[in-house]
Amino acid sequence: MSQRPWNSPAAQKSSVGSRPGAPASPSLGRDTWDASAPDRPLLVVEDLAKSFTLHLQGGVRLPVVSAVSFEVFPGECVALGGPSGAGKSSILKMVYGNYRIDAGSVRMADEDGVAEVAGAAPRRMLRLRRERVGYVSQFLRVIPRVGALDVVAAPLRAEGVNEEEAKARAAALLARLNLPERLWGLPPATFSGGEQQRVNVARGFIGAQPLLLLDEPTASLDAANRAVVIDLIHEKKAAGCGLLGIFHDAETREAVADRVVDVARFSA
Ligand SMILES: Nc1ncnc2c1ncn2[C@@H]1O[C@H](COP(=O)(O)OP(=O)(O)OP(=O)(O)O)[C@@H](O)[C@H]1O
Repeated sequence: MSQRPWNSPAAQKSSVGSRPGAPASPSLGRDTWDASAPDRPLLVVEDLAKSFTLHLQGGVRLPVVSAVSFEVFPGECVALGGPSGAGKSSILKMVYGNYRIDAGSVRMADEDGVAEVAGAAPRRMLRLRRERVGYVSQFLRVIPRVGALDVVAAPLRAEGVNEEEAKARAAALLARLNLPERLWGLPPATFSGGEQQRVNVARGFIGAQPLLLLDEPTASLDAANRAVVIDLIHEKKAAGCGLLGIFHDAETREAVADRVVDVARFSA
């Protein structure tokens, strides 16, 4: 069998949707799924499908994925693998509620039990993002006139952390990611790609959500800062967080991923 780089034996500790050694059939039912139990998944993706309709191209329909099914458990990092265009980012965006889900289900542990992302009302989705699921997107969405330190501290303020502590924790994380202190008060719009990515990583990692989605969090980083992000991922895992990520860099993937879900299997 030919080996694709993202599918190498070292990287691909497993390409199945379920964690090896996980309970044979963790209950997926809304009523019986106890999301707080340690052997229960933080995220269950089941039969997910997505296609795009290109309205400016005469309504051409572009099927991307179908029947996507996998789980993420506490303390593990699951990588989405597959060639460019397979649908990895689209899956992350559906899990985060940025892309509409055409069919299937995305369930995550919630205070009330289990939350269904497909069809969730905007207010419910915003609460899930605040409390349950964080996201490091590929590119920073810059907010005009808001300085880097405040961009990073914002998720803590939303959690109710007081101003002083929020700023101190944001500063500590930016320092750890080697962002020069002279930049902390400036809006990141004019920052370099790697500087913006570090602000984005800090904003994503600072929160306490138990599930974290990572879209190429090290793509623009040098080796030293890549190593910091790898450490941050290990710390989240050790704290019982579940991570779902896309890592094009094979070294990073091998350093952090417990298993790889091959998205090419779900090509529509
Ligand atoms: N908003 C959109 N509108 C139309 N087509 C889209 C949209 N987002 C993604 N696509 C298409 O869906 C397919 C999957 O894209 P996606 O970005 O999910 O792939 P990927 O596996 O993450 O790729 P890469 O590894 O290159 O980032 C591509 O053909 C892309 O053109």
